[in-house]
Amino acid sequence: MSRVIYWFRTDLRLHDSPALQAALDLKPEAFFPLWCWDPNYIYKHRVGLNRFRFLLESMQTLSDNIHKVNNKSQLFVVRGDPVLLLPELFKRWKISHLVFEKDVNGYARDRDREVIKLAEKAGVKVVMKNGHHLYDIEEIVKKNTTGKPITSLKTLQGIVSSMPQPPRPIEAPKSIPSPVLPGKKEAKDLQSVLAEIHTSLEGVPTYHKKPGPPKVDLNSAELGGQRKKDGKVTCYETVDGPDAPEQKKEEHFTVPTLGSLGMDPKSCGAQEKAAVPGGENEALRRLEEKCKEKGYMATFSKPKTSPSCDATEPSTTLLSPFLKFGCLSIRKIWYDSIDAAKEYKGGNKTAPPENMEGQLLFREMYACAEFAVGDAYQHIRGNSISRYMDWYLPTEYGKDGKPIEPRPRGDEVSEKRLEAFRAGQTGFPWIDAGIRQLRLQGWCHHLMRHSLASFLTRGQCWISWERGAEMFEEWLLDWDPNANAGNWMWLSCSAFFSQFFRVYGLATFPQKYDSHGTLIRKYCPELKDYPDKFIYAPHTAPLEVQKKAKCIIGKDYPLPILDEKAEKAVCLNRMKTAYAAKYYGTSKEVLDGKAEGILRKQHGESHPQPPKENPGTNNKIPDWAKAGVEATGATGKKDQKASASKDEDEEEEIQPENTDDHDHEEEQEEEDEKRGTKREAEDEKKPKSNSSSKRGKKA
Ligand SMILES: Cc1cc2nc3c(=O)[nH]c(=O)nc-3n(C[C@H](O)[C@H](O)[C@H](O)COP(=O)(O)OP(=O)(O)OC[C@H]3O[C@@H](n4cnc5c(N)ncnc54)[C@H](O)[C@@H]3O)c2cc1C
Repeated sequence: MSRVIYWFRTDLRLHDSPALQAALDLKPEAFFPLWCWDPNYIYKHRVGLNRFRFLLESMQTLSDNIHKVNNKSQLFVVRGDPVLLLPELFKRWKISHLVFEKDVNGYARDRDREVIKLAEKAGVKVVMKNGHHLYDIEEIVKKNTTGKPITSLKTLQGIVSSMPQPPRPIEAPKSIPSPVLPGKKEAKDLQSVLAEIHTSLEGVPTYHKKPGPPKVDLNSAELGGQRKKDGKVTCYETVDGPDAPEQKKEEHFTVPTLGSLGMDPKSCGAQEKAAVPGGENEALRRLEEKCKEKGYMATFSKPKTSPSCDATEPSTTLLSPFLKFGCLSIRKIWYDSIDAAKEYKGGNKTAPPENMEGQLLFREMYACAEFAVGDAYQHIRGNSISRYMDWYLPTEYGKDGKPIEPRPRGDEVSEKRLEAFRAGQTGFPWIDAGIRQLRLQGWCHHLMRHSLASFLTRGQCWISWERGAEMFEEWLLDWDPNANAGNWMWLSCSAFFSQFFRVYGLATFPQKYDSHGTLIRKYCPELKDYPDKFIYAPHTAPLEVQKKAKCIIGKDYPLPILDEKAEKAVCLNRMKTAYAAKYYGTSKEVLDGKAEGILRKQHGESHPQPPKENPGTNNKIPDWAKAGVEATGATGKKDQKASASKDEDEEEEIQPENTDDHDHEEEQEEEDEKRGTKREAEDEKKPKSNSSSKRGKKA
């Protein structure tokens, strides 16, 4: 007879869970649905309030759903490091099997290896089933014969075409056995179960008896003061809770509260209510709603979805946080969207990479790349797929070869730019609205993420993508170790994508989707009364317009922190040098610390010059900002013409998902480089026409 711990992690659902099904197939006499509230997640990862809230809501929904199937059960939340706690539970509950969903990426990889060893030592059988991905990531990586990590959808598609199709989703279980302690009979109700299990854990050491040094202090200014000033993390005081004053003393194994994490939405300016509520029920509701619109699924084309959207009315599915925490099964979204598209009778059906299948395959691709590269994937040094650029504010390493945390301050100009970016105070409304939306809602559209990442790295600031990835790690509801670092590498042209000569315009790109600037009016309310003409570049508005809009640029809203075009030109030059040098995170010159000096010497660019005038002290518009008045602030017909002629070198709208040109094979790179140079040369020669508006139509 088996006695099973089912260890829930990023699979917070009952529907279509192969691992859960495998556990139930063991026909257990005792079944413990367990969640280890892992302090590593709290102290060593950058998790902001919104993601914690989403997670807690998802855990609560799961607990309620388990309880609906078996009223003597729920999700049993134990507080502590799984590596310390699980062996204790194996002993006390006489466990025969530990079952969980396979996770080969990021932090889970090492933790699970350790847990498996401990289980084997304790004589507990481990059952692991794939379920977080469509395919077994480890198997794809083994089948890859290119000798390099997979960085293109084509390579991935080639490999999976010879693998069996992912099985169709299965239903949620109709029954779940109760947790029964060794030598005991099934308890009469949940209260008795909770009391018995509580007693069984007497004397189990809490996390606080073996604390690790916190790596990430969520109270630090750098992390935006996410905790209340006096906020203490109380959820580790006992192994099984309760841990918050509002909970009753006898309430054990409950889902922790935000308060017990020392967090309070009010104290850090977060929204009182989550913009995206978590949990399996919400995930299934959202998916069903999207799939009802058969035309939406059949003709889904990512580049055509608008980045100017809110989490309350997303132009894409907004299912990523649910996939991240496994509230939604990947096979469910895969097959439901395919089925919906099949039933659509209209034309213009889309295909990968731009359609929904393509989007979900990107998720697989990043997981394969991360697994092949290993821990170095989160950084540049030691990362075999990330090109090396001489970015500002790179990760610094100590003598032990590990990243220094917190990072020592870098050069002042870049630090100021990073601070302005973080605060949503760059003076570029599209960027600021995106950052503020992310901080408030925990989500923004993919192409908004493109704009943010491109601006911070190769577009203008030349700041390492590692810094951007860290911020997203804190803010995103859907943060995922594979997709986040992978997309930052993509957008900074460090891996996956190499068309560095294409840069997003900070006003021209968003104008194509929304000339009214809806998102800006919402997230930068100080600019809400600006006319459409100036909404994306308010610093270009004449003073009378600024006064009328009750927002003086340089006083009520910052002047741009940099000169968009001048910086873009400098960055392009640097990119060319870095691409020609062909250094990767594993190159000798990078590992021995010489690459930065070599590149700086070659491209001859000194540090980006800050504007001479001091933005924020008066309304003196610097000359470089004036020069862009018509070019960036224009939306009217007459002005558009001016824009076209002045902005001829803009190559802002890119749709990497559409190009699928991202394998970093040598020939491919060389070809790209040639195309890059050729394209720029053509741009210089081209007669001044309205080609940018044509590009707009294409987008
Ligand atoms: C700089 C940057 C960082 C990002 N960080 C993350 C991250 O940490 N976690 C994350 O899930 N996505 C990340 N993305 C990818 C993408 O922006 C989100 O997956 C997408 O916006 C989620 O919204 P959606 O569910 O409405 O997407 P939809 O367009 O509806 O797509 C459906 C699903 O496909 C997957 N998907 C779509 N695009 C991508 C992609 N480019 N990479 C990986 N998966 C994709 C997601 O699971 C998504 O839920 C990042 C993108 C950028 C540019």
